[in-house]
Amino acid sequence: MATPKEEIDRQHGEAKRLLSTMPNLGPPEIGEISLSYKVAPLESLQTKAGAVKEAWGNIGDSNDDGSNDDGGNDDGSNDGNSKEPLMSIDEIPCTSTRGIVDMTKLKSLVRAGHDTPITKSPAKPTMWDEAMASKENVLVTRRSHDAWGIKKIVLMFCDDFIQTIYEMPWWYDEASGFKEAVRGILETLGLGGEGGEKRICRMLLASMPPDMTIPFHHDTGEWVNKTHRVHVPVITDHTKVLFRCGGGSEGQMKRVKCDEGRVFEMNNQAKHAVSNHWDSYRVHLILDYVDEGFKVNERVRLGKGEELVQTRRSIDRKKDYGKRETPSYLIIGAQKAGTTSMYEYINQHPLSVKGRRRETHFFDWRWQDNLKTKKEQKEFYDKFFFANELKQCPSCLTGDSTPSYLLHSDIVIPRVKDVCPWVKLIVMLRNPIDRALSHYRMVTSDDGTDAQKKIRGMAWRGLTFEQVIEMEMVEMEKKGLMGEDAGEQEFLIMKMEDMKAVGVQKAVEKAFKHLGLPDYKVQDEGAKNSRAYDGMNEETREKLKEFYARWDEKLFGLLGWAGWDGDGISIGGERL
Ligand SMILES: Nc1ncnc2c1ncn2[C@@H]1O[C@H](COP(=O)(O)OS(=O)(=O)O)[C@@H](OP(=O)(O)O)[C@H]1O
Repeated sequence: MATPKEEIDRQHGEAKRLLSTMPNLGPPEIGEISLSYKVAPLESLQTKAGAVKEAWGNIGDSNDDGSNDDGGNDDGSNDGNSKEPLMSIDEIPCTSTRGIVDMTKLKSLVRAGHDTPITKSPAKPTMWDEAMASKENVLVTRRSHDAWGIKKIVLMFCDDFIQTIYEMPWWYDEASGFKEAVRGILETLGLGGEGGEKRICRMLLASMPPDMTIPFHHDTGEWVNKTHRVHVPVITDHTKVLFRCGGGSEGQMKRVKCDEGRVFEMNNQAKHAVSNHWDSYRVHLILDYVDEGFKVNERVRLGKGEELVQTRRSIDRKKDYGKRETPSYLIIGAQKAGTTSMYEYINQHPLSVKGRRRETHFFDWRWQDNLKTKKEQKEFYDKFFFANELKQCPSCLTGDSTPSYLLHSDIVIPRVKDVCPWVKLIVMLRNPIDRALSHYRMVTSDDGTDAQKKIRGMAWRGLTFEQVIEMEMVEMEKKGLMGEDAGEQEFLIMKMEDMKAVGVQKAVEKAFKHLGLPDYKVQDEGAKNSRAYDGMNEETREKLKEFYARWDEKLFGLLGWAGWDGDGISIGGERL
């Protein structure tokens, strides 16, 4: 199998060949490419005609009035009969010429230094030099990409979720000349004036070295299907630079004529690649903008000399390093109430990072009495997380999920308040009758390692469920089932039954909101840590029902719940 370098060399050679054989045409002028064509990477749809239909629905076949006659059901649903897809991959619009604009001003603004090899210090610093950008503008670094030697001048940038749009001094300070130089481009795109400019979330100039290929790929990240991607060749030779875009595989890409001043939009969910066989650096302006009405949380003007650091998942201001403490959240229980699932679901979010271990038990059986100060305790606790790495990614969070904390909440909560008062708590609850059986089945099960069995406890092994509950009811009666008010700590309390009733996605969205994470669609909704086992007899169920009744009543009164059935009613009576 070819190494990545060999594969890039292959594509570079192939591109050179295609430069003389592939038609070099400007994309059709079909106007703005609707974001509805960007619902998924084209690659993921190309093998399944049905999936194309599902994703693109009736877009390609709608009548002028927006209705369609495809024989779909009246309620808009589709009965899944084997109808042909309404659009094939080739028909999905991937490139569009939006206009041709004079590049004279922009070209003269950025020409100086665009073609100085990155390894050489320029005779006179220019806007392409990091030294100049880090003094006069904002340096945006992405370690993995910067190694390719592509130079950039960044005017606007945003995070992957388009929560914050950063404006750079060379953009908002009109004296830099950029606003004036790109005016024609923005007007062509319908982005002129203040309202239009506010829809732009990324704008940069990129200078690509000669004899280089960016292999075919599609863009990924939450921003992709929320934005229109525009390229404008500024300094180039369209006969020597091969830019291809379209479809879901290498062979489906079509050549885009990249002549200077052609403002073209591309569907960056489609495969695209570029090879520079020119003997000079190639400069493109690259711009992403959102549809009208898209809500952005904030636009922030960054000061001269600031630095933005980008990783695959995050974008952070260097001056915010260390701003977020670890961990940000604790899932404190209850045992067997879906805590593993909740932890795994949260960690599917691109801005969430798993700890070194899921159940730290730091606040219960790993508690270190010998550590006398909060600082010492925190330093010890941080060893369970990627605390140092996360200092440089304050937009990302991490957490601890130790379900036994709830059982020992009288000891745990004061410790939590002392060591990390900022953490947000998540409590998963479950009908105590079903929870009890699940717990019993786990403890008495033969699966797992010896160490796991030891941690689960040996006391119930060899006893029937009925014998165990008799013992436990006496204990619970003595201890009581509800602890003290935890005071100011921020709680999210959910019942596991809701994950079934309203669906995992809705339940997890509640957790994302609680943690201040932007919405995200979880990819894997499967139940974790589940076990198949026989149920309990009716008599035992009735006995437990009676035992728990007064505690249930107290809990429901406190949380505004009607019962244990999944009804989607969250704490305070709010519906999920
Ligand atoms: N999404 C979803 N829907 C329904 N049920 C779910 C879901 N996720 C987890 N579960 C059930 O939760 C039980 C495991 O809970 P925990 O992970 O908290 O267990 S543990 O305390 O960490 O051992 C375990 O219950 P049992 O199978 O009855 O043992 C899981 O099946």
